[in-house]
Parts: sequence; C-alpha cells; structure tokens
Amino acid sequence: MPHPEHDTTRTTTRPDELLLEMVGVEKQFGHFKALKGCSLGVSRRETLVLIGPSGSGKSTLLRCINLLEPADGGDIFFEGANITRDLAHAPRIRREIGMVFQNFELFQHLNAAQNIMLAPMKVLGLSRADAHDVALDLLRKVRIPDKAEAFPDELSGGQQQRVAIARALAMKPKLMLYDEPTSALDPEMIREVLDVMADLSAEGMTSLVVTHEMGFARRAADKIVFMEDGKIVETAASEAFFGGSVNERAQRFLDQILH
Ligand SMILES: Nc1ncnc2c1ncn2[C@@H]1O[C@H](COP(=O)(O)OP(=O)(O)OP(=O)(O)O)[C@@H](O)[C@H]1O
Repeated sequence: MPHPEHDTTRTTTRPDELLLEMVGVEKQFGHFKALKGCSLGVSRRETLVLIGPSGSGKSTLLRCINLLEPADGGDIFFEGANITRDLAHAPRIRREIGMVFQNFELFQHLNAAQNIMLAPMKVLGLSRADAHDVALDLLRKVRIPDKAEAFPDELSGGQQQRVAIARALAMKPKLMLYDEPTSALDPEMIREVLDVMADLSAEGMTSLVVTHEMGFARRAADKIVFMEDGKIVETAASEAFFGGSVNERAQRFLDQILH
C-alpha cells in the first residue's frame, strides 16, 4: 500500500461528489413563508426535475440557489463553500450557475450572437473575436447555426429560448437552473427546447429544472423532487417516481399533470 500522501492515484474530486447542497433553507416574504426548511443535494452530472403546484416555492428555491433572493435561514453549499453566509461568493456563483427563465429575458437591442458574447467579453475578458467564435459554436449546439445576426423579435419563442440557453452556456457554468423554460412556448416549439436541454443533460451538464413536462422528466431526469407548500415533500429516483413508489400527495400531483 502506498503512503496516502504519495499515492498519485488519489483524487480529491469524486465523480458523484455533491455540487450543490441545501440544508434547511428558509425564505420569507413579509409574513409569508415561501420556503420551509428545504434540504436537497445535487451531485455533479445529475439532472433533477422539480415539480409541484403553483405557489409551492419552486422558483423561489432556484432564485435562492443563484442568490437572486437571499435565503433567510439554513445553508446552501456550492462545491463545499457556504454561499449563503459570505456575500463574497456572489460574483462566482453568478458566473458558475447559469439560469434560464420562462420569458427568455434576451436583450432586445442585441442580435443572437451579441446576446451570447456580452458576458464572456465583460466578465471573462474574452476578445470580441473569441467571444464571437464561442457564440457561433453555441448557436450550432442549440441547433440554430444560421441565426447569429437575428434579433430577438425576428426569432420564434423556441429559438429565443435556445439563444438564452446558449447565452447561459457561454459562461461555462457548472450548474444550469431552468425555471419553466417551455411554459411560454407554443406546443410545436416546446420539443426543440427540451431536446437541447436533454442533450446537455446527457453530456453531463448538472441541471435543476422546474418543469411540468413529464416526457422530459422521464427522458432526462435522474431524480424528481416534489414540492408543496414551501416544503420538499419527496425526492425520488426517476424510475421510482414514475414506477409509482412515491408518497400519495406526489402521486396525486403526478396523476393531475399527466391526465
Ligand atoms: N417577491 C415576492 N414577494 C412576495 N411573495 C412572493 C415573492 N416571490 C414569491 N412569492 C410568493 O411565494 C410563493 C412561492 O412562489 P414561487 O414563485 O416560488 O412558486 P412556484 O412554485 O414557482 O409557483 P409557479 O409554479 O406558479 O411559478 C407564492 O405564494 C408567491 O406568491
């Protein structure tokens, strides 16, 4: 046995290491408790789908993770660092956690390539030429290679959402958060966005996705998380969840959205 200090086969990063861990996270808006002691772990390369009734706290949970909302209690660890207790982590978290919103939130006065190039130039210090190359690569990845020059109002909703995904990917995030990314889209566009997200998950992009698209959940999710009334009621492996071995409230909700 080699001495541990000289054992070059040891690594500090296990492939299944927790990337994100939430422990007892609380969030209050005035007198209303939106998150009540939420605990959740996300391992590297995992995709989790978060479901639950309207108002159960799904968006608030995502917004606490990337520090758009400060948590009032509990702890959130990202790569082992407690990001809720030390505001110095905020710039890194905004770089390393990508977020995609329901309404795309693209800059209307910039074309698709410029939307994608902005943060890599401003935050990562890439030259315009390098950032442009990154943008073209990502537009290929999200399957709209010919839309670099198009402005948001010249794109369909599905194309705009794919630009938004490309814009988030341009920062090389370690975690992607998606907040109902297809709920503002017409049915024929939903599939093209979900296909891109499923490809990213299959490539190992760690993802936390709020969606009611159960076809996507079946295809891409490792785990399903069910929230109700500000609490995480159930976290189950996807097979167990769809196989029916989940608690009764989660099952009832699943039946509602499937039928
Ligand atoms: N900034 C805010 N101020 C006051 N209340 C808020 C705020 N943000 C969220 N809430 C409340 O917190 C609760 C949880 O909201 P949240 O948006 O997280 O739910 P959700 O599960 O994402 O719902 P939906 O599926 O409808 O998007 C809701 O009752 C909401 O009204």
